[in-house]
Amino acid sequence: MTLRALHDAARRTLDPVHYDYVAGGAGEERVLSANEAAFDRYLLLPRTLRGNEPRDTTARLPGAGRAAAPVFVAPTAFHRLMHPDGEDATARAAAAEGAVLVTGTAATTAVDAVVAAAREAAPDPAVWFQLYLHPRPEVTEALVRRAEQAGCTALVVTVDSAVFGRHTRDLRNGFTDLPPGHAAENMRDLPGAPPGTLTDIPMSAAPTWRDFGELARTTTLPVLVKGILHPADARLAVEHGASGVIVSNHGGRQCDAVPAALDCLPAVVDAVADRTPVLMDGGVRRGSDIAVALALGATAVGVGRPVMWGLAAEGEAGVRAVLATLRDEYDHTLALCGGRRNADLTRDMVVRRGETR
Ligand SMILES: Cc1cc2nc3c(=O)[nH]c(=O)nc-3n(C[C@H](O)[C@H](O)[C@H](O)COP(=O)(O)O)c2cc1C
Ligand SMILES: CC(C)CC(=O)C(=O)O
Repeated sequence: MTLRALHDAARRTLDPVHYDYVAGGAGEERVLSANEAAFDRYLLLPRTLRGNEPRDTTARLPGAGRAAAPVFVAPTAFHRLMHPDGEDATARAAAAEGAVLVTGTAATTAVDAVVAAAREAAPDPAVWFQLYLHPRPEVTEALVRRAEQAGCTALVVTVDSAVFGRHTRDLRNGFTDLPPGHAAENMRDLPGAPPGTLTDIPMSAAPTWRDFGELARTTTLPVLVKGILHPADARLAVEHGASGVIVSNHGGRQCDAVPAALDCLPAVVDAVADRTPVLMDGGVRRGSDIAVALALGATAVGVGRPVMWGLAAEGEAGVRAVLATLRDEYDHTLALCGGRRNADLTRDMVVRRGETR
């Protein structure tokens, strides 16, 4: 199954309102389109006769040892809307494929159950926990403890969501509440946090880098920052103890007037200058997209929607198919570019469409 076929199957299977929730973006969906279009503007300029065996696509990521490929499952909310097996299926699939899974505050399965499911598929899976800085620090702290106790190996703080995104399709469809029986399970029993509606996951009351730094000090886990676009913020993240920076515009679901995530990557990589890994997500749909992002300096890329489509179409097997396809395509592209390791992809090996070196 190609990623495209899984997407088509998901569209046929899902309630159209739930399909729109995942497929859609903010505003006029300009950024949503731009994320994928950015990859079409870059082409690979292979090197040759460098030998291409044995190949090693593994990537060293914070709190993950070596991942099988430089690909992680980006945090996406409410997997049970896609398939009754929900995050359990995603977790088993990611662990079986050796990919980092980022689960999060908005999961419809509690984090301890997600980690337990991952452990059914692999002895030492890497599950990271994504959270927002909650207006009440005790809630943030309770979430962090919950993730630590569950066995998560890193935290991801999303910083692009000072307010909830205006998702045009959801507004049109009147999709504001989860269906009965579904809830953001990690918010259960937390002080002042009734789980339920899409919009009641409080994201902020103007948190600052100081709040981020305090969170990073209260845990021994590596803490990554997700949602960085400006190089100055990447530098601040490093200064405040971040163990990684994720360049992301939230899949075009927050501000609809920002650049494509890929276009923000090189300046962030330069600003960070090897002090911490730089990851990115948004618009990755094929193995050659991974190669382009790595050549521009990313250590790994996240995939959001493709995983949801695999889950909706085929449950655990569908998610495995997405991750295995991306890994195989990437490995093939790496070989065709004359590379044996991820680090063999360098910035001189990408050109803008219509240009050569
Ligand atoms: C349905 C959906 C739910 C999402 N939920 C979250 C979330 O809870 N936390 C978060 O940090 N990012 C969330 N994101 C953003 C993703 O982590 C990621 O940045 C984005 O999906 C990457 O783009 P892609 O879908 O083009 O791969 C969500 C994205 C989608 C599509
Ligand atoms: C419930 C939200 C926190 C999920 C989200 O980030 C999104 O839908 O983009």
